[in-house]
This record gives sequence, structure tokens and C-alpha cells, in this order.
Amino acid sequence: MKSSLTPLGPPVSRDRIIDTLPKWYTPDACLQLREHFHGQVSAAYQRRNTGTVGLKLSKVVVVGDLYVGKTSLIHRFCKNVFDRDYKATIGVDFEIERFEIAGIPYSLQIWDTAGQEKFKCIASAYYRGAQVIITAFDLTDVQTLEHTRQWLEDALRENEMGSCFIFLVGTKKDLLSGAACEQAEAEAVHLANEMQAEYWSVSAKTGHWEPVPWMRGTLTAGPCQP
Ligand SMILES: Nc1nc2c(ncn2[C@@H]2O[C@H](COP(=O)(O)OP(=O)(O)OP(=O)(O)O)[C@@H](O)[C@H]2O)c(=O)[nH]1
Repeated sequence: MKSSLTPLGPPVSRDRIIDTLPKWYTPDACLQLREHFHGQVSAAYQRRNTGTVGLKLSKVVVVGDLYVGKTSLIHRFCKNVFDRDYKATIGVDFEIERFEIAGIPYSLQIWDTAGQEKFKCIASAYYRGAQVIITAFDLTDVQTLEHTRQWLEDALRENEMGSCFIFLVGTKKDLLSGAACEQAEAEAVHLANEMQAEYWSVSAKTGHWEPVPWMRGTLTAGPCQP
């Protein structure tokens, strides 16, 4: 008989092995500034006892207007691909992504929801039980940023108060540069603070989501493009 500790499936890929906390995009809108896990978490991981301090499976829901790039973001993250053709999500879709965090197998269940109004009631049925809500908007379309408040409100309504980590993600960063990018990011960082969310700008096309130096500490210095 197999041991209950036998891992299910093949080992996780190297970039899914997490030993330190991934860095924030900007300290002006981030959920935590630490680089290392809390001492209690590290100790529990070392004892292989994550019962009270960690989840081995987390549910992430990605919400936002149609065409902002939710599916593209998830496909880049999970499959490292980009498709320039638009295929609307019908209702919901999901991916499971496996990690190893400080030696413990861990899975992210990532729910891609439809942005189209006609599918909203199907998609909203899947908001419940989320540990992470990602509200996505298109950096080139300010209206989609304004709509993130409503998307977040709808997703939070289906979950316990204070039970979700919130991220605000600006997509299609490759389409913006210079002052326009700085302005869009500054507005988004402002809103992220109101939402108590962590902010990220990304491009599913280029795969760019490194922290941008000018965002560190000041919103005024340096160019927007890496
Ligand atoms: N240039 C550029 N285009 C992008 C990027 N991300 C997505 N797109 C394009 O934007 C369009 C919409 O992307 P989707 O990922 O399908 O958008 P969605 O938010 O999932 O749309 P719905 O499923 O209708 O809610 C597609 O044509 C993508 O190729 C990006 O980072 N850069």
C-alpha cells in the first residue's frame, strides 16, 4: 500500500518552489513588506504541521470587466503562453497550479470568471470560499479601473468579512509607457489603498510582472518601462 505522504503527480517545477515571500510590486500598495515567512509559519512548516497556520489549498477568483485580460493573465501564469485572439469566457473556468512552499505541497485553485454582463450570475456563484480576490482592469481603459469597486463589492458579498486577501491588477502594461503609464498606476495605487488591496501592473503578452524601481518609495522618479 502507498504511504499517505506519497506526492500526487510529478514534482512541482522549480519556479513553483517558494522559500521566501515573493516581493511586492510597490511598497505604496502592498499587503506586507516582509521577505521571510513569519517565525511561527516557518517553524510549523519545519515540523510539517501546517494545521493552524497554513492552507494547503487556496481558492483565487479573478474578476473584472470583459476584455481586460483575465484569461490571458491566468494562461501566462499557469501555462506561460499568450494568445492574441479574444475568446470570451462563458461563465467560469479554472486552473489548478501546484506549488511547494517551504517543503509543503500546496495548490492554488484559480477561477477565471466571465466579464460579460450576461454571464455574471453564473460566475458570481463561484465567488464563495475565496481566500484571494484579484480584481483586474485594463491599464489603457480608465473605466475598467472605476468598475473594479463594483466587482470587488460583488465578490466580497459572497465571502466572510475580512477572510480574503485582495489584489488590484492592471493589465496590458506593454501598451502603455511614460507619463500615461505613471498616471494610470498612480490612480490605481490610490484605489488599491482604498480597497486595502495589493497593487500590481502586469503584461500577459510580455510576461512582465517584475517590481518596477520607480514605484519604490516615490511615485515621481524614473521611467515607467523596466
Ligand atoms: N497587448 C496586450 N493584449 C492583451 C494582454 N492581455 C490580454 N490581451 C488581449 O486582450 C484581449 C482580451 O483578453 P482576455 O484574456 O480574453 O480577456 P478577459 O478579461 O478574460 O475577457 P472575458 O472572458 O470576456 O471576461 C485578447 O485579445 C488578449 O489577447 C496584454 O498583456 N497585452
